[in-house]
Amino acid sequence: MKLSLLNELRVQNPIVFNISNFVTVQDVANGLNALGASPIMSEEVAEAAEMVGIANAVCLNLGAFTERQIEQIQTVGQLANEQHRPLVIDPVAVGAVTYRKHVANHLLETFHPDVIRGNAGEIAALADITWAAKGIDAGSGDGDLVAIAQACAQKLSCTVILSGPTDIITDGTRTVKVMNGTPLFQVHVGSGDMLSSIVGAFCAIEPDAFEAAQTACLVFAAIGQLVVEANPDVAAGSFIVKLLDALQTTTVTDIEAVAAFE
Ligand SMILES: Nc1ncnc2c1ncn2[C@@H]1O[C@H](COP(=O)(O)OP(=O)(O)OP(=O)(O)O)[C@@H](O)[C@H]1O
Ligand SMILES: Cc1ncsc1CCO
Ligand SMILES: [Mg+2]
Repeated sequence: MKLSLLNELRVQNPIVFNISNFVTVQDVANGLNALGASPIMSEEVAEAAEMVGIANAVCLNLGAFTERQIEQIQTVGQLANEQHRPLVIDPVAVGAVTYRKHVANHLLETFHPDVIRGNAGEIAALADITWAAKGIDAGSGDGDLVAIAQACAQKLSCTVILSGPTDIITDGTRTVKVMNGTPLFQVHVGSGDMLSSIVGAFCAIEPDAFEAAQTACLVFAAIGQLVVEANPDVAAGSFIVKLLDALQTTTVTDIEAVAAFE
C-alpha cells in the first residue's frame, strides 16, 4: 500500500476530467478539490479532445446519461485511450436497469478502462453473475464478492473495485481488501461517485492502476471512519460537511493509525 501517494497527489494537484451526473456533481468536484486534486467537468462533446488533452486522468460516471451524452462518453473514453490518460468508469445502477447494462457493455467494447469502480450489484452485473441489485444500491446476493470482483477484472482486463463495507480491489490476479469505512457513507448519495473520481486522481500520479486504486480506497474509507470516530453524533447532513473538511486536513499519519487492509 503506497500511502505516500496522498502527499504526492497534494503536491502535484492533478487535473481530473469528469463526466459526472447531475445528482452528485458538486460532491465529486468538491471532494476532489478538498483532497488536493483539480476537478473539471464538461458535458460538451465539441471540447472533448481539448479536455482530455489538459487532463491527467478521466472519470466517466454512467449515473444519469442521455442518448446524446452516450456519444460524448464514448468519444471521451476513446480519446483517453488514444492520449494515454488513465480512465476510470463508474457503472451506476447497471445491475438494476437493463438499458444501462446494455449501454455500459457497448461502451466497454469501444474503449478500455484502467479501473471500474462499482458496488456489488454493479460489478456482478458487468461480470454476468446473478445478483439482486436495488437501484443505485448494492442490493443483495449470496455470491463470493472476491470471486465476483476477480471475474469482472478478468473479463474486462482491468482493475476492479467492488466497494461496500469491505472494498475489494483486484486486477484479476492480485487482490487487496480494505476494511475501513463507516455505514454513514451509505446515507450520503454520492459517496461512491466521490470515490470513483478520487481513484482517477490517484491514477494520475501512480501508473500501476491496481496500486492507485487500493490507495484511493484506503484513503477515502479511512477518512470517513476518522470523521465518525471524532464526531460520534454525526449523521447524514453533517457527515458530508465534515467529510469534506477531513478530505482536506487528514494526513498520511492519521490514516496509518487506523488503516485496516489485507
Ligand atoms: N457499510 C459500510 N461500512 C463501511 N464503509 C462503507 C459501507 N458501505 C459503503 N462504504 C464505503 O462507502 C464508499 C462508497 O462505496 P459504496 O459501495 O457505498 O458506493 P455506491 O453504492 O456506488 O454509492 P453511491 O450511492 O454514491 O452510488 C466506499 O469508500 C466504501 O468503502
Ligand atoms: C441517485 C442517482 N440517480 C442517478 S445517479 C444518482 C447518484 C448516484 O450515483
Ligand atoms: Mg454508485
